[in-house]
Amino acid sequence: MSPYGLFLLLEGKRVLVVGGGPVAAAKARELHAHGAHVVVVAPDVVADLEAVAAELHRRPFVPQDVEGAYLVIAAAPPPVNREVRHVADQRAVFVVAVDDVASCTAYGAARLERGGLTIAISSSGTAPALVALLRRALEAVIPDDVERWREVAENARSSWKAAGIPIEERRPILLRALDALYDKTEASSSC
Ligand SMILES: C[C@@]1(CC(=O)O)c2cc3[nH]c(cc4nc(cc5[nH]c(cc(n2)[C@H]1CCC(=O)O)[C@@](C)(CC(=O)O)[C@@H]5CCC(=O)O)C(CC(=O)O)=C4CCC(=O)O)c(CCC(=O)O)c3CC(=O)O
Ligand SMILES: NC(=O)C1=CN([C@@H]2O[C@H](COP(=O)(O)OP(=O)(O)OC[C@H]3O[C@@H](n4cnc5c(N)ncnc54)[C@H](O)[C@@H]3O)[C@@H](O)[C@H]2O)C=CC1
Repeated sequence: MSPYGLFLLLEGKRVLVVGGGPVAAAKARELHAHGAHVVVVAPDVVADLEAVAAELHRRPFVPQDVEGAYLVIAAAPPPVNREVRHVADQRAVFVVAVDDVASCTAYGAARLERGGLTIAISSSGTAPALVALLRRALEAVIPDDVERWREVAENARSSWKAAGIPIEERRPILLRALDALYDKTEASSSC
């Protein structure tokens, strides 16, 4: 079954990271950068985790740690991850089990964020290295000024709503507005 793509708004949301090694740290950094309240539970933690953990518990995982978490990352040794997965399943919380694709109920995505847009890629755990390559390829083809595209589309949308433009008429109008962006740029740069 293919995964259902969603974009999580994590600001202020409790996310449990079990494990304190390099893999846990990489996930925790990303979660922190997206506003999550990151709770780390691990006997030993790498130094850079301290900066991103809102709570740091230097001890082994206990089932109660899952309480109140919206999402769990299991990044400890495999037997611990299995227990974490089991507890998360019991409490109906999504879990990214970094060492066991079959047991994930969510996958980390390769993300490209630019100009207020987010693009995310998954291979359902079959080919993370390919997913990373594709992300880099998209970085090369998505234009640096895509934020201007988004702004044009955002502004156009307000006028469509105000003017009651039917949804099916909006796309050609948007394409013309985006074209006009470059007409203006070219006209002004040739002056
Ligand atoms: C299931 C999943 C769970 C999760 O971690 O979320 C998972 C699992 C595993 N990854 C492994 C290895 C690697 N992972 C990467 C890279 C990324 N892995 C990510 C996600 C995911 N990895 C989820 C599925 C995503 C999907 O495919 O849909 C990305 C997209 C996002 C992120 O990490 O946040 C990030 C790219 C970010 C970017 O560049 O944009 C590279 C390549 C590299 O680093 O260049 C390698 C080495 C090459 C290789 O092994 O292929 C191993 C083997 C460990 C071992 O053998 O010891 C396992 C476990 C297993 O396969 O059993
Ligand atoms: N998804 C991915 O991209 C990748 C996943 N992995 C997998 O990720 C996992 C973690 O990798 P590393 O960070 O390199 O591991 P590591 O061995 O450096 O760290 C393990 C961490 O787990 C903690 N830990 C041990 N027992 C615990 C317990 N009972 N409760 C809570 N924490 C406990 C340790 O204190 C330590 O912080 C491994 O299973 C590895 O196979 C590895 C490479 C890539």
